[in-house]
Amino acid sequence: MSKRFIQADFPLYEGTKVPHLRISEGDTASCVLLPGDPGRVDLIGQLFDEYSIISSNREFKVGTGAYKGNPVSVCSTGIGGPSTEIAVLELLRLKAKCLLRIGGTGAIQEGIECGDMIINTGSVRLGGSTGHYARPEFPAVANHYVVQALIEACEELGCRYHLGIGATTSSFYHGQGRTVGPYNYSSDIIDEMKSLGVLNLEMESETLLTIASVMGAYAGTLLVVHANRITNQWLVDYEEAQMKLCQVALHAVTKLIARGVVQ
Ligand SMILES: O=P(O)(O)O[C@H]1O[C@H](CO)[C@@H](O)[C@H]1O
Ligand SMILES: O=c1cc[nH]c(=O)[nH]1
Repeated sequence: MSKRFIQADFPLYEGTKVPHLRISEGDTASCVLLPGDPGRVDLIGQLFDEYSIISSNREFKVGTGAYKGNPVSVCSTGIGGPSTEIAVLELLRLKAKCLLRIGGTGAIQEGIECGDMIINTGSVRLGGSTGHYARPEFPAVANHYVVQALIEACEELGCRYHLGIGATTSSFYHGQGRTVGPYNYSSDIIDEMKSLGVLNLEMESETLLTIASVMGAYAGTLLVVHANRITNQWLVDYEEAQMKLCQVALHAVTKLIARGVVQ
């Protein structure tokens, strides 16, 4: 049996394809939307003028096309820090300049309703994956141009939105204070974060914001509220909310391109 090898530090398939996303430089736009769920990569395509899925490998699905004449790509990250690190690093390797997470989240303040939008200006780094990139005191902060474009996009499209700090965890159940059994190891996470004024819990923003920041790229996070953990409500009919999320994100991207922040 023959054994073939390529270099292991950053292996490239067929000479040019990054190993997990399986795409090459030039396949994607410089602005990429990042949902966790691969299903959202298909869903958002309805809003584009032209759109095609160009790869699908593990949790990573990539679509690319044009929205109102602007080149935009979409790449799912999967759930959590480790797979998000892979997607972000491979996109940056392909010369992406602006990465915008479009995801779902659980709100932890009473006044935030399911279906509302949240723009996180920064994330509490509870997830763990970015400890490989920066010491714990390093802040995970969104780029201010991206935050401004998201605010304007929410206002122009008439969406209720909340602006502030979120927290990223590496666990959906116990790490977000859900009851999983007879013991409660970390059940005070909601009270602790709520008392600090943190708006919401989710699982990827910390990774995106920290890595983009240290690598010199622009990043931001737009989330739609899937659940409110204080009122104990989980939105079942979620597709309409996700479509709104995608519309707002694409509207923000057109602003960033028109302003020359990204091409
Ligand atoms: O809606 P997405 O982007 O998948 O994000 C949220 O949903 C997942 C948990 O259900 C986690 O990935 C969380 O961050
Ligand atoms: O409660 C929630 C809802 C969506 N995503 C999360 O990570 N948590």
